[in-house]
Amino acid sequence: MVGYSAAVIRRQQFLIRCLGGNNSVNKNLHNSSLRMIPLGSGAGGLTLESDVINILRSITPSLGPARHKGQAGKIAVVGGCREYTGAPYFSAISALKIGADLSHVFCTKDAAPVIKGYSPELIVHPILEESDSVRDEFKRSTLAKVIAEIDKWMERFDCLVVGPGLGRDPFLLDCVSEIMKHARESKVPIVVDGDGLFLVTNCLDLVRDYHLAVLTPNINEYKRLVQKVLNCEVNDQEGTQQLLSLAKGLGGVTILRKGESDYISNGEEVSAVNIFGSPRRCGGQGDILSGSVAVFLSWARQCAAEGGWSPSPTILGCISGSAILRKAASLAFVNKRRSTLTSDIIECLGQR
Ligand SMILES: NC(=O)C1=CN([C@@H]2O[C@H](COP(=O)(O)OP(=O)(O)OC[C@H]3O[C@@H](n4cnc5c(N)ncnc54)[C@H](OP(=O)(O)O)[C@@H]3O)[C@@H](O)[C@H]2O)[C@@H](O)CC1
Ligand SMILES: Nc1ncnc2c1ncn2[C@@H]1O[C@H](COP(=O)(O)OP(=O)(O)OP(=O)(O)O)[C@@H](O)[C@H]1O
Ligand SMILES: [Mg+2]
Repeated sequence: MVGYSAAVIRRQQFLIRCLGGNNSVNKNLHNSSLRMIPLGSGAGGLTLESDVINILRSITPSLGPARHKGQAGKIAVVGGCREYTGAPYFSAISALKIGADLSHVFCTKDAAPVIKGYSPELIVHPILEESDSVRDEFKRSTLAKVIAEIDKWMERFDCLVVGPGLGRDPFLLDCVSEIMKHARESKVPIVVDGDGLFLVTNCLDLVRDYHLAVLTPNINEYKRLVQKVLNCEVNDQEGTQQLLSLAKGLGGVTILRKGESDYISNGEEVSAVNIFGSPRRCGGQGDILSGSVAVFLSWARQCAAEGGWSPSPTILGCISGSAILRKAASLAFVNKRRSTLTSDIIECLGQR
């Protein structure tokens, strides 16, 4: 027990150093895979170099005979409709591959058999309905049924991923809004991606002031968020400051802006992960990222709970998720070059 506590303390001291909790500021930017950009400075200002892989290792729980199923994380993906079955599968299977114990998918009835067919590892709940499959007079009772179904599970989840392959059907999005409200009430972290961001951009209160929310916008999704929240256009010259303002404008929500480098902010600081990834831009890499962030965020929260210390688990989750995806993408590209697909990248998750 004493040895265990010492290990936890060592891990936390390491994380404090990585996240700039001491005064050692390293100005050497060359070869850095992670840059912490302090508040008030531009992207070229004072920076603290750190080793993202060590951060990742620090929050990853050990494997051992004393641990039981579920302790390494139970993740739920809310997504999957008639058009998109790949995205929720990529997100949910990535969570398992990273090391979560259980991965659920809550999707529409017609998407469920397809997603189950991709993998027997996933627990698939066909509970969502699109507008044209529910008559108006049954919408209220259907919504109540959907919420009752997911509420049976909600408190057991360590993190929800909302949006991969969700689609934009109005009734379905109404149901998902309610799911998000219930997740907030239960203090379950929420990673919002894809069409979940379409929903949130049109109803910012779903995430506003929720410190356990992470938004993972791609270039289009980021543009829409900036327009809605800051009432202006994306300005890459002021990229760091704009990201800070966006996260602050949403009350401290964590935002992971995806691109050539991934930029992460909770309104207080900005981190950039620029480990070399892959030049292949096949669809689905953002879905891997959402599932990965969910797992690392859960582990970072666990790590904080064990030591009673919390240096933004959402930021740690984003840094780790981004790093592992980019590393896997680069490994997959070495073998598959231009024919690299998202499933090839998933095969490389966790490899060195
Ligand atoms: N294998 C799979 O199953 C994969 C599925 N994926 C899933 O796809 C979904 C969309 O994600 P994405 O990345 O294509 O969104 P993005 O870049 O904003 O859009 C590009 C352009 O398309 C348009 N548009 C999109 N959706 C629309 C809609 N429902 N209805 C109408 N317009 C729509 C959009 O137009 P705009 O919104 O700008 O008007 C923009 O011009 C999301 O659920 C994601 O998870 C991906 O993860 C990849 C792998
Ligand atoms: N130009 C780039 N160079 C290197 N890596 C990139 C580049 N653009 C994106 N990425 C990486 O790919 C990941 C997914 O980003 P992308 O912008 O493709 O998301 P997305 O459009 O949501 O993907 P999806 O197709 O799953 O919806 C990011 O985390 C980032 O690390
Ligand atoms: Mg996406």
